[in-house]
Formats: sequence, structure tokens, C-alpha cells
Amino acid sequence: MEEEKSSSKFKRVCVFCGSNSGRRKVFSDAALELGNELVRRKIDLVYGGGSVGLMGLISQTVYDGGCNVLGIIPKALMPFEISGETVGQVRTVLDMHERKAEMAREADAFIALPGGYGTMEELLEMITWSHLGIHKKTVGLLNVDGYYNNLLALFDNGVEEGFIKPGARHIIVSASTANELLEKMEDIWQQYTPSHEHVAPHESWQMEQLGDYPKQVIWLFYGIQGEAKAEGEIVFDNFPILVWIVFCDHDWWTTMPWVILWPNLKRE
Ligand SMILES: C/C(=C\CNc1ncnc2c1ncn2[C@@H]1O[C@H](COP(=O)(O)O)[C@@H](O)[C@H]1O)CO
Repeated sequence: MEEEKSSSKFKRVCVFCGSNSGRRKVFSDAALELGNELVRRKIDLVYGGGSVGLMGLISQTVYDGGCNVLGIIPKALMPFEISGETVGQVRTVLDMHERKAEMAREADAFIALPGGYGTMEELLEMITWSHLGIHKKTVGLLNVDGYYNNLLALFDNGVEEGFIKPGARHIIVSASTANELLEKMEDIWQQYTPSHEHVAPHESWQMEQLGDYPKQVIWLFYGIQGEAKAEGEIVFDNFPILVWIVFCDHDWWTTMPWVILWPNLKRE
């Protein structure tokens, strides 16, 4: 049977959320709503594994809706008494660091629902990794009933006080409903270039590549009247550059290949 294609820009989203459900029903409702929205858009789920709290609600909803669920869980949290049962596919990892790297590798984007320290730490790490240039994936915050208002205000204060660059404040995309959040995140993804400066180039991180970014090398080789030419395009850190290499050997000044680089401003 042919696999149904995602109607979204994202194939797989990683959701960080509470291992508790919170005191109020709005939080469970939001987890169910996000789960249903992922299913409606045919987006698969990556999450921390297990069936506790909001994690259980969203994973069950996505699984029941027919999308794939991948739970990435450290060995120590595997026992049923700690995390319950994981629906869908389970991947066991050694520790929390490996789990986060796996989650980041597997997903096209991240969303945080309300949660405690664990959720906040995962969210902040993905924001930091985006800022540093380790990944270029969209980070969304589902600000259910203003749960994260104080955190957002803290970020604004960080900008005001000169600890967060204004451009980097836009790393985090927030909305109060799942539909609005996914719409915003898809719009931003479409814009293709991150709105903030990366601290270091993505390629310079000694980590395995976290995802497929638009990378393109289109080359054409040909020869005219004894000259060998190659022309093509490379995309360097989201910036498309046209390259011409000309090898000619009939004059002393052309024995070396000439390399001409030009920004490809007309690229669609
Ligand atoms: C501590 C409790 C249950 C532990 N079970 C967990 N199973 C799987 N993943 C977990 C668990 N606890 C935390 N995580 C990860 O952190 C996030 C949730 O943490 P929070 O502090 O509850 O926000 C979640 O995204 C997981 O990746 C019973 O309380």
C-alpha cells in the first residue's frame, strides 16, 4: 500500500511536554488538540516515550489517528512504573544527552506544550542549538492559556537587558492554539533563511548533521575549443552561489584553473 504523504511542510515533529497532566483540563485538551492537528496534517510524532501525563495523551492520539509515533527513551526511564507503556516505535538510548540529540536528528521541527523542568530544559536547549547554528529547525511554543507568559516575558527582558540579541528572540514561535502555531511555523519554514545570526556555521559543529537542509550541487561539465569548463551551483549555509571553473592550457596565464564565484540572486 502506498504511504500517505504529509500535507504539511513537516514530516515529523518532536513534541516536548509534561510527564504530568497539570491541574487544569485546558492542558489535556491542548495535548489532544495538538495530537489531532498533527494527524489532520499527517505529521508523525517524535517524543520522549512512555504514557505518563500529556506525553501519553498526545502519543495515543497521534497513534490512534494512524500516524507514526517514535518514542525515544533512556534506559533508566524504561521501567513501566516510571514511564508506562510506549505506543508505536520505541528507541532506547543510553542517557538524556543521547535522547535529545536523537530527537533533534529525527524531527523537522519542535513544539513544546506545557510541562515542568524537563519540558523547559528541552525547549531551551533546542532554542540554544538554533541560536548556535547546530540545527536550523523551527521551535514552537504552544502557550496554552498563557502558561508560558512569564517565560516569554523573561526572554523579552533578556533582550532588553542585552543578554539576548533581538534577532534571536524570533527563534521561538508562539501561539495559543495548535492550528495557529503550526500555520505560523510552516510560514516561517517557507521563508527558508533563519531570521537570526548563527553563532557558528552549522557545518562547523562536530555533530552528525541534524537533518536535511536545502543543499544543492548541480554541475555541468563541457569542453569548447580545447577549454574544459565546469559550472554549477553550491549552497553555502543557505546562500546559493554560482561557480564557474575554466581550465585552459593554451596560454601561460590560463594553465591554472580559473574559479569564478557569483551569488545566485535569481534562484527561486
Ligand atoms: C518524572 C515522572 C515520570 C518520568 N517519566 C518520563 N518518561 C519519559 N520521558 C520523561 C519522563 N519524565 C520526563 N521526561 C522528559 O522530559 C519531558 C517532561 O518532563 P517534565 O518535567 O514533566 O516537563 C518530556 O518531554 C520527556 O522528554 C513523573 O512525573
